[in-house]
Amino acid sequence: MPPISDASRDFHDRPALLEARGLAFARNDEPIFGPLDFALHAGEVVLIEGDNGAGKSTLLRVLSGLLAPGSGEIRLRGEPLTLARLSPQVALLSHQSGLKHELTALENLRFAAGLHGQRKGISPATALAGVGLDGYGEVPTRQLSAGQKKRVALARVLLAPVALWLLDEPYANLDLDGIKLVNRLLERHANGGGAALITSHGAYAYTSGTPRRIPLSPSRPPRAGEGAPAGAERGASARNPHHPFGELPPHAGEATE
Ligand SMILES: Nc1ncnc2c1ncn2[C@@H]1O[C@H](COP(=O)(O)OP(=O)(O)OP(=O)(O)O)[C@@H](O)[C@H]1O
Repeated sequence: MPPISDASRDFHDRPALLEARGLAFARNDEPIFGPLDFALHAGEVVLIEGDNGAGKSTLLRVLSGLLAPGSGEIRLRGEPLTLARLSPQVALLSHQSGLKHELTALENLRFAAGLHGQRKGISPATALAGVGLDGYGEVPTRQLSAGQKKRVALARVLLAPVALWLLDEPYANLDLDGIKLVNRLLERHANGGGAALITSHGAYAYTSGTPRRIPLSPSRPPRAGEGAPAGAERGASARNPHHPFGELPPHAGEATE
């Protein structure tokens, strides 16, 4: 299989779908990442690389509008964007599935489509079939395995009417067929003019050649006495107060598990 990022060639004459300029994030004055400068063009899949704790998830949370950057600028299609405008235009797959476990798989997708709309030509049912879960629509999400939940979360990304995918460890919990499925979805999305930033600790490199990479340096552990006040969520002061869903990114639903 050719590198997924090859699909970017035809789209490089267009403005970058996403651009970060001097983008940096810190907690309690401790740098987590940056300053970073990079561009993501339509048609590209780019791998964010770094050891555990390097700041990959944090970067995706900043780019999704869940956290406000400490400094720097994010541009979408060449336009400087406020976080309030950026967040509804990206689909974030995070470590938490964001699924409501009391709802069935289909109900979760219908709920997401009702909130955010759905991509033309795709429905909750076809999105579910597209991730290999045909026949699981009426199963309560709590009864699904970890890999099946990951597939439902991927179906929600598939359904979202957005060009920009931010996928944090999209291969985690997936079997080999699931890993190939993610690569097929990424390839199709990129070939259709979308783009994706992904993190992965291995499966991507194993299955997909050599994508362009954004390296993040490891951060150091907090010193004794550092950190958030007792009872407070660390980093909470950096949350985006303008986010339409408060702490929830539109396609992640981080707090629903
Ligand atoms: N809610 C939080 N409050 C305070 N510090 C945090 C919080 N979440 C993450 N961190 C710290 O921020 C740094 C970056 O974490 P992050 O989750 O972005 O790393 P990562 O590169 O995604 O790691 P991994 O590969 O393990 O998933 C780490 O040092 C971590 O301890």
